[in-house]
Amino acid sequence: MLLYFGLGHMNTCLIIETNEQYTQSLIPVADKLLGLLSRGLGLEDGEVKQGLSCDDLFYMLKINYYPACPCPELDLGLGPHTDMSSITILVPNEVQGLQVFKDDHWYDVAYIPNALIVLIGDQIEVNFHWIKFGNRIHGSVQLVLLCWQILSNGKYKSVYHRTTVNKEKTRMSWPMFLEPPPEFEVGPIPKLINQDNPSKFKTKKYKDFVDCKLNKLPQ
Ligand SMILES: O=C(O)CCC(=O)C(=O)O
Ligand SMILES: [Fe+2]
Repeated sequence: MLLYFGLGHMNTCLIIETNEQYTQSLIPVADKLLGLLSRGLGLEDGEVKQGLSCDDLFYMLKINYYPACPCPELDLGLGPHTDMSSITILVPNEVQGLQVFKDDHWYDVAYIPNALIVLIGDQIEVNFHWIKFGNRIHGSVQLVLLCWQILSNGKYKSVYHRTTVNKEKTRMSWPMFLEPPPEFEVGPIPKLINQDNPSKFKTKKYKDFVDCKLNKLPQ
């Protein structure tokens, strides 16, 4: 399901058509990545996707617009945060701005045309992949931020990230957030739980997870 919000005065029909094509292109990419992430947990390819509601995932596109800022050292585009989505697939423009936090440092995520950047929380140092996708998706696509703590029972960690602003140039980014439906129960994948690795997270509806996060309540 593809959701639209905040389109304002833009050419809605064209945006909807383009985004639908874009979403269709992302589905096989997301499937492939979810499969690889599943394997990383020692599971079958489809098991992570199953834990995220299989084919009912919501695709939510957001367009970020960061105008040039005369004092970039005094401001941020987006403050430090983790995304609530299961995965976020992000297309930036060529203006530098996305940063991820690791070992007390903010690192720039470089823009590479026609590349996917896959960042996976606590394995970031060893799993920093630059994947060329040739003509499959045009432009640069970055896959960032996996809110995997719950599903993987803490093995994968969400990436803490922020965006900076540029003195001369406008920056834009088009993140697509892949989220389970609100009523879907998300919890650690049962196969990952055993006596040595007890469940670290409660299983709860995705909408309740969002509610706790937005209201800064314990999960
Ligand atoms: O603009 C970016 O590169 C990142 C945007 C982002 O983190 C978000 O919209 O949640
Ligand atoms: Fe984000």
